[in-house]
Amino acid sequence: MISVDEALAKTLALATPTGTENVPLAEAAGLMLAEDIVATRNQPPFASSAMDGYAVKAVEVEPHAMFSVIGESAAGHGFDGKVGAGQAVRIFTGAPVPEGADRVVIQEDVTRRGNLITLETELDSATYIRPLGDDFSVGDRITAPRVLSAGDIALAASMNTPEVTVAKRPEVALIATGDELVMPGEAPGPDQIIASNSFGLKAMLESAGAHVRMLPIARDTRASLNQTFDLAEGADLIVTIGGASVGDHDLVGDVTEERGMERSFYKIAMRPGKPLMAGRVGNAAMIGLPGNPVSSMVCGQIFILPMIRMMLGHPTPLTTPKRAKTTVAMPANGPRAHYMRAVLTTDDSGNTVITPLMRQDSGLLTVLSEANALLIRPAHAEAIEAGTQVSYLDI
Ligand SMILES: Nc1nc2c(c(=O)[nH]1)N[C@H]1C(S)=C(S)[C@@H](COP(=O)(O)OP(=O)(O)OC[C@H]3O[C@@H](n4cnc5c(N)ncnc54)[C@H](O)[C@@H]3O)O[C@H]1N2
Ligand code: MOO
Repeated sequence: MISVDEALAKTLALATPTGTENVPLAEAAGLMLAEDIVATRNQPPFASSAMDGYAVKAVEVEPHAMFSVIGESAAGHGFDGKVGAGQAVRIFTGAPVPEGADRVVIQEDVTRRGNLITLETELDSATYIRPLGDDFSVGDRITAPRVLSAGDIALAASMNTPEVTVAKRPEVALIATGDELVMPGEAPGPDQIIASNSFGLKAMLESAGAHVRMLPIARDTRASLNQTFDLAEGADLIVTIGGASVGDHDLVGDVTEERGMERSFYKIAMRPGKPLMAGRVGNAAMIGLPGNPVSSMVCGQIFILPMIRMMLGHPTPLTTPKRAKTTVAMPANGPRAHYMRAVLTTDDSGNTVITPLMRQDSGLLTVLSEANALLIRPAHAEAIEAGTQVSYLDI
């Protein structure tokens, strides 16, 4: 058995970047930007009005000053002339400020009669003009790598970018194994249960940017496992679920070996997740997850998510654990690091505190669903009192 840290280093070493592709901007949200986006224009491309009002010369603005209105500047239709002394141009938000004007007086501060305006007694001092290039200028960049947020997409559009270069989404083939499994919605036999792990893992890995193919459930025979493996052709990462342990029907290790898997490791000092397996089969990385539902989800969180981030070129694929005080005393830990389902709350002083859930059996998805964190008890950790700082990961 190797430690969690050794296993993390080995799984990351199996993850190779997936390369890049161009995608339409409208489909790029959540993807990893691989090349900087460079502005080819200024925004705004002209000094523009921030308010609806009248564009005038700033030096002429004083209470009760009068101006004659000589034209109009609207968004998309600027005023062609020049504002002279004693003159004003009716202007609207987003419209180009006409030559000669350097201040917009908002319409609330103006009385208009025909083409004559008079300023009110109380005037604020703002100019209400957004200078040319106020938001960005030619050559400004949205830098890679980054996961494109909704805000990034809006900015890229404003920079006139119809298409962006992103990391290709890693192709993950998920293989659930076991004679006992049927898909949700099917009628299970008396000895059967519903396959849940592939659904949880698909949700988890797709939220990190992978494209997940859920392959048909492989039965506990070499032939069925081989057939399903054939369908994984072209995947960057093959993930098997179950059949990883030592029972007579746990065939994943044997079959992958027969298929030429270069094994990186098998078995880790972690609870849940002991029978984790990793290696490479052909061009694909391969992770063999334990079948227990919580074990497969926790191993997905700890090992596969960082691999996906690595494949996408994420600068920091590993998540740094956070720290919080535990609300309960905890006994000494054994030789396997324990990733405990836990709940984060806030204490009376407003600090985040963490409470491990009572039941930690790796078959209990209700407990996983209730948890919002994994409390990490290192291998051989000593007993601790309530109020001791512990490490945790958000889930
Ligand atoms: N003698 C030993 N027995 C076991 C050991 C051991 O060291 N010695 N390790 C235990 C640990 S720890 C784990 S974890 C499990 C892992 O076993 P497998 O990876 O072989 O998983 P299975 O036996 O196939 O399944 C375990 C459990 O999970 C259910 N399962 C499997 N796949 C799914 C799925 N896709 N969706 C929902 N549930 C699934 C399966 O029905 C079993 O109940 O081994 C221990 N045994
Ligand atoms: O490692 Mo198993 O994953 O403890 O249930």
